[in-house]
Amino acid sequence: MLKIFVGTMYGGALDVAEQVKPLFEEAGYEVAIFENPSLEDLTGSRTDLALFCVSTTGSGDIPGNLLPFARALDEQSPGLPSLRYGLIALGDSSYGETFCGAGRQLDALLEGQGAQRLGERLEIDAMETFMADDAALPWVEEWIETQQLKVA
Ligand SMILES: Cc1cc2nc3c(=O)[nH]c(=O)nc-3n(C[C@H](O)[C@H](O)[C@H](O)COP(=O)(O)O)c2cc1C
Repeated sequence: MLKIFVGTMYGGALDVAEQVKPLFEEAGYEVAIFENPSLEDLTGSRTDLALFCVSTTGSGDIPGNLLPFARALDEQSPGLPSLRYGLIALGDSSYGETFCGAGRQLDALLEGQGAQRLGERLEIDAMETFMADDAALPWVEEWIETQQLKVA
């Protein structure tokens, strides 16, 4: 099972999740998208691979729908040594230092639990990319290819 965890305010990150879903299905995965994720969604059943699609709000803050997940990760500290994941962060470089702050925070939390990020984090800048999908789709195609994520 490939699980996509979404953090969004206005739906852009959810749209990315929905657009990339078929690419993973073509690669042989059963895919679930979690719009209001809990930690249990990650740890309670088998997760072959996870993808986080996360925008930033406030000043580098995690969107409200993903806060319970992030807090539980921090407070319960479940340890995730077998988790492999990718991360797509949506942000806007006009916010300066807090650019993609939520994606970076989440990445650090996951790393702190021993999870292994496959490849680099994708950071999509709304100043440069009007439709986040335009950046996310080719990135996911390449991610699947270079990380050899296709399953038979
Ligand atoms: C009130 C507000 C605060 C924001 N703060 C940040 C920020 O601190 N850093 C950043 O990179 N982007 C920030 N953004 C930009 C959003 O992350 C960006 O537009 C993103 O594409 C929104 O995705 P969504 O539709 O999934 O919510 C902010 C946007 C708004 C409206």
